[in-house]
Amino acid sequence: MAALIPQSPLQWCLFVIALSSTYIVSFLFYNLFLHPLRRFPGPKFSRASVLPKLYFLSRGKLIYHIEDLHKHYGPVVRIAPNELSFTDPQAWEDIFIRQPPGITKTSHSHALAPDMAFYNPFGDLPPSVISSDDEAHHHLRKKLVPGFSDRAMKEQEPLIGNYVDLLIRRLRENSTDATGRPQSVNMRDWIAYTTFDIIGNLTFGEDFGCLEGSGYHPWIALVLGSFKSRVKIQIFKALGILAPASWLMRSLGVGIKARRMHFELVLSKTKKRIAMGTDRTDFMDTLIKDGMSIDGLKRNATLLVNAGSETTATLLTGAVFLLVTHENVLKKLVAEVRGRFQRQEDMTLSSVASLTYMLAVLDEALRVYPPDAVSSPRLVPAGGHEIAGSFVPGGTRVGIWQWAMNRDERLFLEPSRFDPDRFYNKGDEKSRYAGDRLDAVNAFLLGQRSCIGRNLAYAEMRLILARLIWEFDMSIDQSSKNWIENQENFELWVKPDLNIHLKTVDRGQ
Ligand code: HEM
Repeated sequence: MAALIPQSPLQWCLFVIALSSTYIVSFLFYNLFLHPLRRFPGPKFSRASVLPKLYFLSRGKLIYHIEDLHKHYGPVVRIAPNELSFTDPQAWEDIFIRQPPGITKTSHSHALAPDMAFYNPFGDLPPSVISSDDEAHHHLRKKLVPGFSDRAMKEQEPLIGNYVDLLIRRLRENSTDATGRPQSVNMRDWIAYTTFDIIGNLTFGEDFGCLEGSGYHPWIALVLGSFKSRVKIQIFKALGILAPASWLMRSLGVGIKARRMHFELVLSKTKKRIAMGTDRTDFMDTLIKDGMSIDGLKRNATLLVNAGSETTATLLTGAVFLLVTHENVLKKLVAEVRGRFQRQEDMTLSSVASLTYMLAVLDEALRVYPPDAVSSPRLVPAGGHEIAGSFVPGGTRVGIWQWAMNRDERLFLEPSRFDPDRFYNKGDEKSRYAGDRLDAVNAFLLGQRSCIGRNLAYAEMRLILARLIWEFDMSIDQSSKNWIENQENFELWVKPDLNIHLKTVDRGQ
């Protein structure tokens, strides 16, 4: 027996190597041949280990990889040992509507809910609405609803209109240089300045001064610049090395300055908002009335700004790109907008809602370039659940990757073609897109945890796009002609500059 015990350091090394190899081989063998998901299709490496998924995630290419997997394996794919992805539209209903009791959101580190618990040198914060458990979510969501009601939106209308006016003024000023020669403007930034200022005001009672100062507020630059590191955090978590990585970064003082700036700014803005009292129809009003702690307010305010600004800005930037690269679509939209309104003053949140072709443009842009292109995974409860005709065992992570669903050839004719007629001619049996499964597109998700800001997002997108089309003839600068191709996606898109030429429409006034 004693002979079996390693006697020297070399023997100990060999012993540890043999033990770990046996563990790894048994783990891979179990995942491939004994795991409850063994009958679901998928590539061998993904069925055996989570490493391929993490590799593509770390390179910003995971959404394209999952699209390829569905092309090859069909509407249900095992994308990791314990995870299934679906591109059957029925899965929306089964995962998000017809939920079995006990189904839960699995990840709190989703891009829309930056996981501030990681490496927070200034103390942990309570969860926000998006990351709270179901019970807390129900209560929080109810408190947020009044800030998103029709009545609130009516009261928010003049405020939103003022920011759109300022955007148009700034674009006019910047579309020519000091000598009056035309120059391109970076629409990615101008649109983001507008949406951050609007949501900043509706959250904190004051904007970030982006449009006023023609630049990003440092806090927004930090928020936008940190999403790649948030994905790295997820990778560390999945590899089980989050704690040591976090400890190392904290010991080395990495990121302390940026984090301190973030926390101090949120704290001072939240305090200012509280001091304004509770008769504003904004997002925070009922939370303050309800006596929420300052930490809860800080956490939810940060979420609201992130979730409400970047998403809308992404969709609008994508829509502008798609329009200027699809001449016929742009022409039809110009005809609709300029034909409907003679005076700019007549363009309001409610009047632009009647632009039906524009609505189809936005819906098609949401399909082709979804701001939240990834999945919002759920964990199947013990006892399992039937999803899109397959029985899925309890404990499985399930999700719908919007990018893969929206680009599936089984669901859409020429899925990568941008053509708003898909939505505009909805219900017309003679349309070439009559066979399209439009119910597969759910950019705002479905069910109890779907986007609370959907109506506000549509209202903002409609007003901003209608005003842009009414005011300017837009064309693409050659430097941006491949803007959408192979963009990296780290749960949020890494959007390059979008350089656009703007010519003010001459109305002879
Ligand atoms: C085109 C624009 C937008 C898109 C595509 C979008 C998409 C989404 C999606 C997919 C979710 C679910 C995320 C998840 O649970 O994993 C979500 C949640 C959420 N969104 Fe939006 N969103 C948009 C605009 C807005 C706006 C303008 C606001 C206003 C502040 C907003 C506030 C929220 C909030 C608070 C949640 C969490 C809801 C909850 O957990 O109950 N979103 N959004």
